[in-house]
Amino acid sequence: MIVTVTLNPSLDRTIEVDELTRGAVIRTRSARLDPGGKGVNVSRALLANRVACGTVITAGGPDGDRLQRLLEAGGLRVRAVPVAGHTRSNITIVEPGGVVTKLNEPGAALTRPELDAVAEAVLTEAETAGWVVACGSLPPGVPDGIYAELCRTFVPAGIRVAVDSSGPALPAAVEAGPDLVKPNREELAEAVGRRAERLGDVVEAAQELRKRGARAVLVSLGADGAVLVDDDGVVAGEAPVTRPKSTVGAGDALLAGFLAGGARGPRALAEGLAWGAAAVRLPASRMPGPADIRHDIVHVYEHPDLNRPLPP
Ligand SMILES: Nc1ncnc2c1ncn2[C@@H]1O[C@H](COP(=O)(O)OP(=O)(O)O)[C@@H](O)[C@H]1O
Ligand SMILES: O=P(O)(O)OC[C@H]1O[C@](O)(COP(=O)(O)O)[C@@H](O)[C@@H]1O
Repeated sequence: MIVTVTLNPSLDRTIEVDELTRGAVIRTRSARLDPGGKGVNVSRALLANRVACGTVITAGGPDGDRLQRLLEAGGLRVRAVPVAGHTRSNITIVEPGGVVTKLNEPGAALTRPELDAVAEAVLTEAETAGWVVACGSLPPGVPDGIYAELCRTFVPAGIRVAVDSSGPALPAAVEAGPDLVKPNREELAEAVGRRAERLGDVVEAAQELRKRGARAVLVSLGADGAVLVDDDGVVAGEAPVTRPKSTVGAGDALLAGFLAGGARGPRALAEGLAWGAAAVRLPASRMPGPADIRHDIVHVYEHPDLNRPLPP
């Protein structure tokens, strides 16, 4: 069983337009509402593939109720912690070819008692869990060390912890010894203070995070695939998509597939890449099920070319 935690979930509204022009009135093509937030998406992807999972979210105001109802209607096991602030809405504007502009709200501030209630909910859910997966940005008022606190609670108890976050929360969590972190290229650059220009730079930066405390580092590289650096070494791979529809939630699908695939080595990376590519072929933040996932497009390299340049 995999338990995800999302402190800053959202209602994700995805709007399709022919072209995004600043300052203009734009008639949209279509709109769609999905439950959102990184941990929420990881759980949705796991559920779609019949992997046992549960999800802990904060929920506040009418949008919090709506989010909870949407998730429960989808069949997800949800533990919603009531909070005083209102659950946020994030807007994604998708142009043809899958070009995405995202407007992510900061989210409602959380108080210490509300954070304690979340920790309590995770502890209860995690009784039968193999993994606790903490994902997403931190809402205002939440200390940067909150994911580190989760690591210190669960890792010594033998429950593995994965963290997918951005900003100062990521390096803080790394120091607390998570089993896995999943930065994208920008998050990795922010965590180590330098940009990767070649695949080798990504590997070096991932090794640095391992030295600081993370057991395994899965770096997502958008259309360039992903790199895994773990106890077994370095593996890279990609799964090309010719007509991307929406990349929203692709990182979450990658992480879900990686965990479902055993969370270690080339097999898990291949599974993650297949799920990530499938998410990109689907509209909005729809999570892929078995009918969407193709393993035949995945290439995994156990001796990747570390000199391979990455796009600027
Ligand atoms: N244009 C694309 N074509 C193929 N796969 C993609 C594309 N964009 C993303 N992916 C897949 O989704 C994963 C996550 O994407 P990325 O943008 O790096 O993460 P995040 O959504 O966390 O920023 C990638 O590792 C890759 O497997
Ligand atoms: O917590 P953050 O960083 O604001 O991100 C939240 C947003 O990210 C998503 O989880 C999508 O994530 P990815 O595109 O990075 O995989 C959306 O559902 C949500 O609106």
